[in-house]
Amino acid sequence: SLDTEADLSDDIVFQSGSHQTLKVGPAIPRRYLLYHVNHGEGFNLRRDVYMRIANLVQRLQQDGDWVLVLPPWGRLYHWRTRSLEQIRIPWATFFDVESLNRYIPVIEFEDFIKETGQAAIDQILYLQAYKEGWTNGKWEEKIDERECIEPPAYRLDEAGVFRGWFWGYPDAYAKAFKCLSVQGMARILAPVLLNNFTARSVFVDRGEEILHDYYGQVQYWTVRRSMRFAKHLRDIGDEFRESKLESTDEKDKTVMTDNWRDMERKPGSAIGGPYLAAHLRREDFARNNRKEVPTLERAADQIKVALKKYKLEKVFVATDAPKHEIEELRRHLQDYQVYNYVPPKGVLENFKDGGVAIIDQWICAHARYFIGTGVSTFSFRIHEERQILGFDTKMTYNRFCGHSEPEDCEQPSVWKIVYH
Ligand SMILES: C[C@@H]1O[C@H](OP(=O)(O)OP(=O)(O)OC[C@H]2O[C@@H](n3cnc4c(=O)[nH]c(N)nc43)[C@H](O)[C@@H]2O)[C@@H](O)[C@H](O)[C@@H]1O
Repeated sequence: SLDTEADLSDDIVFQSGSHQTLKVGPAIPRRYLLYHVNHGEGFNLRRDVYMRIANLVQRLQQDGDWVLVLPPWGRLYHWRTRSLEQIRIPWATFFDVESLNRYIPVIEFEDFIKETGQAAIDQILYLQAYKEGWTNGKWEEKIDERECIEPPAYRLDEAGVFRGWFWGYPDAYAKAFKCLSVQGMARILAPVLLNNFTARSVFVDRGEEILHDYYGQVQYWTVRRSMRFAKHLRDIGDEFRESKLESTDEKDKTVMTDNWRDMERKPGSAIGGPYLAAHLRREDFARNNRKEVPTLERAADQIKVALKKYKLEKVFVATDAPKHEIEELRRHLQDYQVYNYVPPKGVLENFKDGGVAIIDQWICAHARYFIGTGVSTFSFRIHEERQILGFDTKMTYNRFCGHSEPEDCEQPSVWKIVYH
C-alpha cells in the first residue's frame, strides 16, 4: 500500500495515452524508535537527550521510514507538587509538536499505541558503558552487545514478555531485551539499527549514554530551534511580561516567525524587556553544596551590580528555592522591584511543575540581561533560547559566582548559533 503522496509521485509512470499506470515497489514498513533516559535526570538534561536521538532519527530517515515516538513525561525527581498526578504527560503539554515535526517525524506514545494496535515494543536495547572502562586509557568510539552490567530494569514475566517502567502504562511490554555497551556519538547506533535488528519498534533505554554527533554545530542548532515551547505556555509567560514587566515582543524586538525555519536573527537584534532575569538553582544543587551555587546574599550582590550597570529597576527571579529563601533574597534586594512567577491553581493543574518551569524559562529568555547558575542545564537552555531570539551574547552568557569561587569566576562558554 502507499502511505504518502511523496511515495506516489516517485513511482508514477505516465503513459502516452490518457490514463496512467502505477509502478509500485514493496512498501517500506514504518519503523519506530522509542527512547528513555535514566530516572534521576532532570527535564532540561532530557531535552538535550531528545536532540541527540532526534538527530539519530534524522540519519535513519535516509535509509527508511523511521518515526520517533516521544516518551511521555513523568515521575521526575524535581517535580515536587505532590497533589498533582505527574505521569503519562504528552509532549504537547510542554512543546509545540508541529514544530518538532518540521525537523523529523515524531508521534506521541498514545499515537504509537493507536497506530500499532497495542503498547507492545519489539526490542529493548539497554545502553551501558563498558565494564572495563577505557582500554589502555584511550577513548574510542565503539559499540558491542554485552552482558548487562547492572541487574536489568526489565523482568521476564510468565507470558514470556518483558515488563518494567514504560512511562506509567501498565499494559505496555517488550518482546525482547538486550544490553549494548556503547561509547560514542548518537550516529554509532545507526548501522546497528539498520543492519543488526529487523524489529519494527526499537526502544533505546538510557539514551543519555550516547553523545551529540556535532555539538554546537548546524545540526545541533537546527533540532534545538525545532524545540519550541507550547503556545499556551508562551502565552502565559507573555502575559506576565506585559502586565508586570512592561515587556512586549514589539518593543523588545523579539517577535517570532510562525515557522522556526524562517527565523534567523542577528546577535544584538533583540533588546528584551526592561528587567534583569536570574536563574537561581537551589534545592539539590544547594544541598550538595556545589561550588557554583552562591549564598543568597552573594547572589543579590551580583544582581545589584548588573542592575546598576544596565540601569534597570526590575528583577525577575526564576528559582526552585523554597519560599523562605525567596523572601530572604527579596530582603537583600529591597531597593528593587523583585518578581517571581507564582502559578494560579488552574495553570499548575493543567501544565504541572514542568509547565511552570517552562514559563519561568520563557520569561528569563526575554529579559534585557540574564544571569544563570553554573552547570545547570536549566540555565543552558535559557542561553540557547536567547540566542534564537537574537540577543547579544554578553547579555546572555553570564552566571553567578559560587560561594567558594572568586568574584571573577569563569563565565559560561559562548555558543554562537549556526544556521547553515
Ligand atoms: C543534579 C542534576 O541536576 C540537573 O538539573 P539542572 O541541570 O539544573 O536542570 P534540570 O535538568 O531542568 O533539572 C532541574 C529541575 O528543577 C526544577 N527547577 C530548577 N530551577 C527552576 C526554576 O527556576 N523554576 C522552576 N519552576 N523550576 C526549576 C525544574 O523542575 C527543573 O527541570 C539535572 O538535569 C540532572 O539530571 C541532575 O539531577
